[in-house]
Amino acid sequence: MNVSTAVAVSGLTVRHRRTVALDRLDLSLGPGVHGLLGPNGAGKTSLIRVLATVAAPSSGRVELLGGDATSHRERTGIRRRLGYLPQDFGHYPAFTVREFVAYVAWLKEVPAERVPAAVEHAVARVGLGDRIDARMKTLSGGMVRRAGIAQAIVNEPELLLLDEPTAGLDPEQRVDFRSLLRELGTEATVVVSTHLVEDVAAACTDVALIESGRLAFQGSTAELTALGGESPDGNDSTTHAVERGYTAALHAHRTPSHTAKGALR
Ligand SMILES: Nc1ncnc2c1ncn2[C@@H]1O[C@H](COP(=O)(O)OP(=O)(O)OP(=O)(O)O)[C@@H](O)[C@H]1O
Repeated sequence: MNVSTAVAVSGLTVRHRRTVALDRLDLSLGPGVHGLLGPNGAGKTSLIRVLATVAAPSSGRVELLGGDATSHRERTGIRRRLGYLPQDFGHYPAFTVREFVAYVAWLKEVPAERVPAAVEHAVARVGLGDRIDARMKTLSGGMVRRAGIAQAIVNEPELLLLDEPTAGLDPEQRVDFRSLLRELGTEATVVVSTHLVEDVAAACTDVALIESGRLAFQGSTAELTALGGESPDGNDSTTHAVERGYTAALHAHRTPSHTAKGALR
């Protein structure tokens, strides 16, 4: 595996009882911001949970940051270098934002002397500096999500996994968050599951599109956009262009005989 390949999965299968959520998936991801897209139930959360090492694959290989994530011994070291924002994350409502983020820093084994500054830096990066000593239970839903993003980046992870991070953020916060994502993507491999095409258009360098547990497209955001072709109605905003590319890639995946060359690499 190339040293800059943070994620290398092959033949990854995840079953939930009788449902096959991921079906022999092969995927490699290096530095940058990767938008993980797909229809409801495609398998995005199942994939992120395996990459976050909180769910075990039914079968297949999962290499993260050069280590074997299925090996108990190697998993501990991998977890220190990961950041993860689950779709729904638990927290103690009586904790302040500072205590919540510091608690995760401790779990991630950030050296004790570095924790206070790391917590303040992470909280400032998500724009919650003025609420750092507020209790979690007094925050709005969007602020709780931002605290969740702060805990995911407090250890300066080399692999950052964000499941629907922009859900519940107001438009101004979304814009700020996308700029933070672009910044994080220059230092780390960032995987963002989202339903918002604007997130992809504004912040993602690459896209992995999943459907029915299989990879339907992987490439740069520009390559996905190119699949959509010209706008039929002259509406050429970036968001619309990415939406057309998304639809074209799904269509090509559903009708393999029409698969555009290069749609799946
Ligand atoms: N705990 C579970 N028990 C049974 N089936 C599950 C479970 N979790 C997920 N599934 C099923 O696995 C498939 C993939 O689900 P997953 O949550 O990974 O998709 P997703 O792409 O994240 O969907 P969404 O966009 O709706 O969040 C779906 O068919 C879902 O119903």
